[in-house]
Amino acid sequence: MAMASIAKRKACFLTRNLSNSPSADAFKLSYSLTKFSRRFATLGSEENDVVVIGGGPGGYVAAIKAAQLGLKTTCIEKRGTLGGTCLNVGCIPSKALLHSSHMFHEAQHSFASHGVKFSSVEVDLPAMMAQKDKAVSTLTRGKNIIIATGSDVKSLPGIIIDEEKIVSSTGALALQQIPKKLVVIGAGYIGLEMGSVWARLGSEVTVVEFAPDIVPSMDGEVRKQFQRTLEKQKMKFMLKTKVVGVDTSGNGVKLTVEPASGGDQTTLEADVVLASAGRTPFTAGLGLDRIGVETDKGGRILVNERFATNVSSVYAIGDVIPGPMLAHKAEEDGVACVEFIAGKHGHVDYDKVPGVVYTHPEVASVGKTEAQVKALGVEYRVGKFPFLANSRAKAIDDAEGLLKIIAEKETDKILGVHIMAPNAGELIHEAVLALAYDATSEDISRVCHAHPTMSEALKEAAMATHDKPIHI
Ligand SMILES: Cc1cc2nc3c(=O)[nH]c(=O)nc-3n(C[C@H](O)[C@H](O)[C@H](O)COP(=O)(O)OP(=O)(O)OC[C@H]3O[C@@H](n4cnc5c(N)ncnc54)[C@H](O)[C@@H]3O)c2cc1C
Ligand SMILES: NC(=O)c1ccc[n+]([C@@H]2O[C@H](COP(=O)([O-])OP(=O)(O)OC[C@H]3O[C@@H](n4cnc5c(N)ncnc54)[C@H](O)[C@@H]3O)[C@@H](O)[C@H]2O)c1
Repeated sequence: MAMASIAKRKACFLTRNLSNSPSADAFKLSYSLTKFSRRFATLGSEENDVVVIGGGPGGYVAAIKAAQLGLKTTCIEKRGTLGGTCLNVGCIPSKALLHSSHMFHEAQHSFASHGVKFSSVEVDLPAMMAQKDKAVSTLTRGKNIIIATGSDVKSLPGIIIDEEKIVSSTGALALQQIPKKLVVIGAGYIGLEMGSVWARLGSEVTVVEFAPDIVPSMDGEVRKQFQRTLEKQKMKFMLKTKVVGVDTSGNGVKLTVEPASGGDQTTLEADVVLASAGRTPFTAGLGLDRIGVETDKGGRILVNERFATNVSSVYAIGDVIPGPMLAHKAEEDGVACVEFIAGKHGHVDYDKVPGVVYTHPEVASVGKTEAQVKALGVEYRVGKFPFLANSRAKAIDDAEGLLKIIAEKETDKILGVHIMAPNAGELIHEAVLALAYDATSEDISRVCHAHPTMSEALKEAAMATHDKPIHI
């Protein structure tokens, strides 16, 4: 193992690929860190103010921020590269494949209507995979203790992931052939994003979901439209259904499923099964029980508002603690945690963390759903605007979706925004800012929005919330 110290002050990043031989130069340095001055040292030769375990979005951001705050910091990562799940086998490779498969789908189904014609379009899967790998490798080059060890795929009883016939998201990002039939277990973020990739490339995709709805955390009205849209894209859904048996003895996989509440069983055949029924915190090998760090029933490390565990000087951030399992939330945790350690004030409001499903169209949200507001007994108003009435969406012939705002009736304060649109993941940030500054729907409707843009839909929905929209 080798070690580099990178700092405005001093941050060391130790990376080691445990799956390979631990050779002396199994050291790699991550991207933006190279802009800091470098100094090489050996582990243990110096004392640190902060040691971060895990170099994912939570860990490496915490380490950079700690160094910026003048704390002598070491970040230890067991992989050969920094970036964690997100960069190596999560956000980045999945978005690369979503983009490539979307281009293929557009070339097949949309370009002609814009006057762009091809005689034939084919998938070159190895080239597509190489492009994804390039996206990942371009980004991965590049004693207070903070535990930032992330999460791992949740295991399902009787289902053994071999990453060939039964794959986790990691295997689904690296399939060597397009499966004819793909069964996805779990209609959450991973199931819908990876299901979309392979459906676009020609797989017959069936999603088996235990709950009555897809993405149970999504606003009900948006979710209904979203499901219809995915069905139009040929994804099939079996809701309120559970997998009770798996047989991998033949060429493919046979799955026995039955209604979630019990009843008649049916068999589904698949070439590949994607297990995407959630992720669990990863703390194996840390010896948390030996030092007495408290966890909840699901194994998540319990922390207070300063990200401190019950053990003095031990902190935890990211997927390994309760809260949304998202890369940007892990980054915010990391920054706030080291701000506290440095004697400053940090803050993350989990109610204002945006979530985005990167399908086409994308679905993005921030704040509360209508069902959550109702359950709180708060009186509210809803304003909606369909993208069919938005001139930019019509101009690009990509107008499926809606924008929905929920505001408190008495104060007009915005409580939640839910968007289904081609670029919802970008549009949502105006809404995030509005929530962060306690804006009202009238505030948004009085802000000038450029024309023609998709963002005008937010202004129109805001008008619809407290008054009337102009263009519908
Ligand atoms: C397929 C997929 C797609 C995703 N897409 C998105 C997305 O688009 N947007 C989004 O916001 N989120 C996405 N996520 C979720 C996102 O990846 C996680 O929320 C994020 O990576 C969590 O960051 P983290 O730093 O807490 O943990 P991780 O990124 O999991 O990093 C933890 C690191 O700790 C290391 N580690 C573990 N134990 C030890 C140890 N004992 N010693 C040293 N190192 C250790 C691990 O090797 C790992 O590198 C996706 C996840 C998956 C699986
Ligand atoms: N775009 C993104 O931000 C993005 C993308 C991928 C992953 N992620 C993160 O990764 C995490 C894991 O993703 P995920 O899709 O695995 O989990 P998820 O929690 O998003 O969805 C899991 C789904 O599986 C269902 N389920 C649970 N047990 C089941 C069973 N036995 N049979 C059938 N269905 C079952 C749940 O009801 C749920 O709908 C998520 O928390 C998400 O935050 C985020």
